[in-house]
Amino acid sequence: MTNSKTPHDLNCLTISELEKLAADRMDKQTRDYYNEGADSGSTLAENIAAYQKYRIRPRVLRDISSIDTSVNIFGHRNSIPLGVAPTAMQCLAHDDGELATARACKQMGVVMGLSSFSTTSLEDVKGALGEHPGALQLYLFEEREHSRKLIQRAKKAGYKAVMLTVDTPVLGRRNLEIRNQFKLPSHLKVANFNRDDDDDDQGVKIKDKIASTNEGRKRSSETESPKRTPPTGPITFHTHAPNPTLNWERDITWLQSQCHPEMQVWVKGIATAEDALLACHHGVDGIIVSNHGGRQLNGALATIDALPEVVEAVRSQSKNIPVHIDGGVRHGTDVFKALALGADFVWVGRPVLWGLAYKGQEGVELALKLLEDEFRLCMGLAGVTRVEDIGKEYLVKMDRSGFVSRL
Ligand SMILES: Cc1cc2nc3c(=O)[nH]c(=O)nc-3n(C[C@H](O)[C@H](O)[C@H](O)COP(=O)(O)O)c2cc1C
Ligand SMILES: CC(C)CC(=O)C(=O)O
Repeated sequence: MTNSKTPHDLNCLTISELEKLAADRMDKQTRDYYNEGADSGSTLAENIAAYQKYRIRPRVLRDISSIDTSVNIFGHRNSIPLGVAPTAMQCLAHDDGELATARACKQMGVVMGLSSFSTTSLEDVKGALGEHPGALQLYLFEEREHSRKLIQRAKKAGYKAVMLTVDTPVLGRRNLEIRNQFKLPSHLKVANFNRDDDDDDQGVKIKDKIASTNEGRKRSSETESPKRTPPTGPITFHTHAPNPTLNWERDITWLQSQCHPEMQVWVKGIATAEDALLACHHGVDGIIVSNHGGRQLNGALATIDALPEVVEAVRSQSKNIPVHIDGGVRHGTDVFKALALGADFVWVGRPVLWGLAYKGQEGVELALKLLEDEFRLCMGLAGVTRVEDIGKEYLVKMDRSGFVSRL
């Protein structure tokens, strides 16, 4: 039941072994930045642990000799219902950074999410992906011009979608990052921003345009009620990624006007039925149930526990949009459980970073291969041959006292 895309690595047969192998290959600052969650890390831990509440009800004697694990996403066939979640600054893990991830995604037939705070430009990453699909994660900046330009570049490069991250109105408190005084080493840069040659469609330098917009803001603030001043200066993730002004009415409509029809607009970071309904109401193309890998609001529900209410809300609408999930997926059985609870697709973050730190492109392929093999095995042992047949009849939920209930 294995395929021949990548050889097995006998030192590393699980994602948990990969995590340990990667830990030895990263410096402390990088390891802490990649691995930690916000505050005490309880949501990070629960994202993983919550999968244990669900157990699989296998069916037998079903001829599983031919299993198809593939699904459609962004008009392409993906080898498994799993993609690489956008994670920032991948050159911290390996010199080839996002290029290695892109090559591995292409090799494994898996869609790639690229962080807008990547250490490789979005054009170079798309070059490595070729015709293979990619989605650009977006932090919508208060200073809209930067975002507008980035969206135009993504469109031109051929990205299929933007994923607007909506769970970062402010950045979560990450104590190790604070203690380590995290900063990007001087040989690396956030490659999509702070480029001297950035200009707009009329050839006006963006930095000049922003300066004049900010001048305008200062002047109007003398006569109007006090307003926030958007961050100025070089774009860094601490200053620019969080945007406390983001809101449904103004920002989603604006983003759709910039992206459609060439690129879809998804929202990443939905955790409630109420927001899922608002997302449907505002016509987004898809939802990712996410708590940012436990890095934002500590104490938030594990994503697999938030998923059912989001799915129910979305399915109650006349237009059925896809619901994806990320956070804590470490096994093929986790992918199966998320799908059984109604997700259409899952994304993984840290396991890919661990693969990258372990062996660059080969390590990312290994991470994806382990998850693919485990998922295929799980489908076979559960008696399912097509992804669309995975439903809640294959799961039971166990409470703390061990009481088992059907879903
Ligand atoms: C080191 C790191 C950097 C991340 N950077 C981004 C980012 O730039 N944009 C974003 O929307 N999410 C970012 N995320 C969150 C991931 O997209 C994803 O939601 C999360 O990693 C999923 O959880 P998992 O790591 O348990 O799979 C980051 C996560 C990690 C661990
Ligand atoms: C704020 C980002 C640039 C990175 C991020 O989302 C993260 O570190 O979780």
